[in-house]
Amino acid sequence: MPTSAARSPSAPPLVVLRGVSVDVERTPVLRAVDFEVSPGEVVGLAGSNGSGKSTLLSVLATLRKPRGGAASVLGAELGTPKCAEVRPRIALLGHVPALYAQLTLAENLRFLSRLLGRREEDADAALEAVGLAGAVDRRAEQCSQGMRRRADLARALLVEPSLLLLDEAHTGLDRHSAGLVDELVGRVRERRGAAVVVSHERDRLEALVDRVAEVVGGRVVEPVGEQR
Ligand SMILES: Nc1ncnc2c1ncn2[C@@H]1O[C@H](COP(=O)(O)OP(=O)(O)OP(=O)(O)O)[C@@H](O)[C@H]1O
Repeated sequence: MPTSAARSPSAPPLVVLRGVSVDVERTPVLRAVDFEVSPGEVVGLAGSNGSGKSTLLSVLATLRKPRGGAASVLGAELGTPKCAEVRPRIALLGHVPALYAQLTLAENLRFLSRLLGRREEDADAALEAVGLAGAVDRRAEQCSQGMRRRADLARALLVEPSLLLLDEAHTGLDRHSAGLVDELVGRVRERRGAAVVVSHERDRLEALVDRVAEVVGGRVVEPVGEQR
């Protein structure tokens, strides 16, 4: 795993979950979860299918309110209006790229650029950075799955998130594109943001992150010596 000077004792954590429990459609999925992520830290999440990794990412993205416990993300307590303020600083790359199918890649990214108060040129530059300069006028629905995933990466580049959440982001990408994911994580780390990366590829995960936590039986289990 990379040796990072990730944890600074003085910097408050960007993510703090204490005894958090989460139900999905009234079924308990996460229970008594304690989890912290510090500025500059990249944390891997492993765990078997259905263990609750994506659910945990949706909580960190402030999209799901816990049933119990205390949770704050980028200083916003979950379930409060402050979440709306921090959401633009969070990028979640899920299983399905967040693109409007009938808009071109350029239109998708330029739309986001406007929402973020950025220039159209920034959208174009992000698409170029992920190798999609030649496909900007193609509708998202006409792109291959890997191209859509790349465009999703461009979205994350544009957001410049303080908290990057990747759900199986390497899946279906060629080697060059997979390298772009790692580069994106590196940028977030350099800016003293944080990233949480879900992957079933343990070797890849360990090469990318500072520590790997495991979701087991609805709880987050950290390696001995890593718990706080
Ligand atoms: N809409 C839903 N309604 C009911 N249960 C759901 C729903 N979505 C997810 N679940 C349940 O929540 C649990 C956690 O799902 P989640 O997608 O978080 O797992 P995961 O660890 O990300 O799995 P995978 O590795 O397969 O992606 C699973 O048991 C799943 O069946």
